[in-house]
Amino acid sequence: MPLFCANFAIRVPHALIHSRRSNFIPNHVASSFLLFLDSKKSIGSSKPIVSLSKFNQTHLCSSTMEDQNQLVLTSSEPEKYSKELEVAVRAVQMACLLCQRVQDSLVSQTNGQVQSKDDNSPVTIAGFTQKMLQKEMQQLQQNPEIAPRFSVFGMLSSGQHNNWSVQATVSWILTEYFGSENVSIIAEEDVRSLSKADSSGLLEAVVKTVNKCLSKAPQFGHEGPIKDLGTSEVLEAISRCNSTGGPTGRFWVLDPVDGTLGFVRGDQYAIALALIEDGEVVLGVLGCPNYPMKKEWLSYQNGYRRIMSKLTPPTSESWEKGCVIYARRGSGKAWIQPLLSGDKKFLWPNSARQIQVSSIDNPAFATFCEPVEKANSSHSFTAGLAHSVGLRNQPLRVYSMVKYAAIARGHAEVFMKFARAGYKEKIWDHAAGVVIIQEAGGVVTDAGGRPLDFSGGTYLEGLDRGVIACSGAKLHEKIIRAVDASWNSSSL
Ligand SMILES: Nc1ncnc2c1ncn2[C@@H]1O[C@H](COP(=O)(O)O)[C@@H](OP(=O)(O)O)[C@H]1O
Ligand SMILES: [Mg+2]
Repeated sequence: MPLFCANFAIRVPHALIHSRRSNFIPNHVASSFLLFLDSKKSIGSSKPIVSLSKFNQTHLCSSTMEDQNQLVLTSSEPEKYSKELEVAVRAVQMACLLCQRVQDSLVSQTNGQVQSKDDNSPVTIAGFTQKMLQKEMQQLQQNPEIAPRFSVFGMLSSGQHNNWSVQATVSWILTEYFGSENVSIIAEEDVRSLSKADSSGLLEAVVKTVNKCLSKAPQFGHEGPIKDLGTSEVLEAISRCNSTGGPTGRFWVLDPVDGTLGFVRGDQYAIALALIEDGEVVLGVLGCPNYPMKKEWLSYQNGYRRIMSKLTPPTSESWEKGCVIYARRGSGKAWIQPLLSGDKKFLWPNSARQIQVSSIDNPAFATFCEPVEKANSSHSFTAGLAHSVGLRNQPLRVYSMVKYAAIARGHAEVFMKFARAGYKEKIWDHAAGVVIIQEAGGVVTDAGGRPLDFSGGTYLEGLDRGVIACSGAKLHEKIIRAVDASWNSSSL
């Protein structure tokens, strides 16, 4: 199902768009083409096909699945944000490819073990907690030259290098298509430490990774840069992500790698990109490169899941691990695409299928998911809630916004997060997931039953206790009531 191109006005032969190789046309090329049509007032017609006054409503886009190599010009009102969505999905697809490469090399290098610097004793990556990670990451960011306490420097700098590379790549693509004056991004990574002269090794690695990723752009329907980006261009792309968000205007929200701990452990992580306009999330895209082929595998240990996916060939109903899911506010639809593999070309909408939340509303059959790290959400509080509402299944503990993806796909029914008092949830950890679940038919609120507020800058201001996402209203109500009943006796 194409997301736009509902009414076709005229088909344009590919050859006419000779200035771009891709089937995905940035604004400035679309505009010159439309001007060309207008000036000719032609192709067999005495009237202009597209008037300048209609230009803003006019849309060049890739076509249906059967007709993907042609461009279609529509003169009807395009669906709002459809172009933004398509660009965002392509950018996230590319970012997934980048992350997969980095994670694969990380996993093969570390082989699940790292050495402690203190006494050379082995420390498993699985034993490396969120707290340790944050401390080491902070140190690495503040002074990349100081060797961290654990010889996980390679692992951490790979994680950090990957975050910056994704941020630069996505920022560059958005800017290329919408123009720097139209792109404002709020994102997790800060450019300051990377631009320090003494982190030049890391910076060089980031520049290399970004260029390697952008060299694949034509495969994804993008042109890519004419020549490799230099250091200053990469730093500029990262530093462009300096929006502070807020209640008005339009800005993108990017978490280049959500679930960094999952990423460095070779486990689940997500690339999350959303667009916010006047405080409301209008579209969301989640790249989940390790989302397993079968839903049962979500609960498997990572190493075992890797073996299983190598042994099990994909069927006509499934594809190999990994997916990108997305939704546009108000469409009532959410979609899933496989990741692009091998040398295939990305042809929008890349075999997208619609997804929906689960119809299970009996808690006895429902599954709830929560963060792996109990430092991020109280496992004991959610265990009490689960018991009181009658959720009998074991909790599904998964890193990152892959939990939002699991609800939207109907692979779990509830997601709960209750962080310690004083922790402020950041908008990039939720924005994309919230709109996707809502459009897939689910409900997401805080524990007071109010919608999450994305208009307050970096944080979800005014969040009442925690985040509750459910496949349906019945389960949601039950959980909200259970939170009220047990909150005062909790230690949160
Ligand atoms: N003490 C804490 N409490 C709650 N959330 C935290 C936290 N410390 C970090 N986080 C957030 O939890 C996210 C990971 O989510 P999860 O625990 O569901 O995997 C992190 O995203 P990043 O990994 O992008 O930094 C981070 O933003
Ligand atoms: Mg995050």
